[in-house]
Amino acid sequence: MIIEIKDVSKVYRLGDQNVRALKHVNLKVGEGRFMAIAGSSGSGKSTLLNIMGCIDTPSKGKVIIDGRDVSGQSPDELAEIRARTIGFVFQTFNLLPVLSAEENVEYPLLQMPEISREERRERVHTYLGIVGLGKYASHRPNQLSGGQRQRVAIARALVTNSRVVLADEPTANLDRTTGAGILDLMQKINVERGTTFVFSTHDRRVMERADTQVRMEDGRILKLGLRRPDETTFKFVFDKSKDKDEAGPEIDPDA
Ligand SMILES: Nc1ncnc2c1ncn2[C@@H]1O[C@H](COP(=O)(O)OP(=O)(O)OP(=O)(O)O)[C@@H](O)[C@H]1O
Repeated sequence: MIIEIKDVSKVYRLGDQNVRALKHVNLKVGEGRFMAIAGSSGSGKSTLLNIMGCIDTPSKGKVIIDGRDVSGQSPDELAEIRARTIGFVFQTFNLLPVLSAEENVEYPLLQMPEISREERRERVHTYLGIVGLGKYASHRPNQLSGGQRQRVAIARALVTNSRVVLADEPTANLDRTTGAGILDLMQKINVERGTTFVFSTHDRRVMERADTQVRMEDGRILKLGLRRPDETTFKFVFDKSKDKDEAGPEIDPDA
């Protein structure tokens, strides 16, 4: 299991109000999954992804990354786990505007002193090639299209040899065809390299590309559907839409 979320709740304090963004969420993400998290605005998708990626911490419950309980780790230790295991892709690409495509991809490697300059160059070249941007290495983000920017972001997420990429609405700012191209690329990397992907989306067409669908509503997991590569429809192994109990059972897509 690359990520395990155990009975996680998250409460945000907003003025004098408590916002319960996640309520007793249980989820396991097996290595090699291509998982979509869907749900309406405010259902908790980004909060869940941020907690999975150790960008945010739960108010209650446990997060286990690659068998390691990350609760109570210091910010430095969390940064280390993130840097070596998890890559992020955001809806707004989040590239540094003054850096070229290759410098953006190289950036996370500069935090890893054990990686030589030679190896850095090699990896940047390899990953820009994988995302089909070898010829655009010296372009700055504002000289690239939205789809190309997202490809740079994907190369940056992978360059540290991340085992899991967490993508928060990666196609939301792209037109349909470009978004489909980004999904194709993520899927190809998933199949060929075994990288686990977890992405959130509002878009039904994007959801349909996953092998695991998680549907969220009001801070809870409502449904979990699975599909084998040879199947067209999802089999819902967990469906809480009829049962409104607070604490869901452990949801293990690989069980
Ligand atoms: N930093 C914060 N402070 C206060 N409330 C927050 C914070 N972040 C999220 N929330 C609240 O938590 C709930 C879940 O938000 P979240 O962003 O996870 O939803 P989402 O499903 O990703 O929504 P969207 O699809 O609009 O991005 C919402 O009610 C939101 O207003």
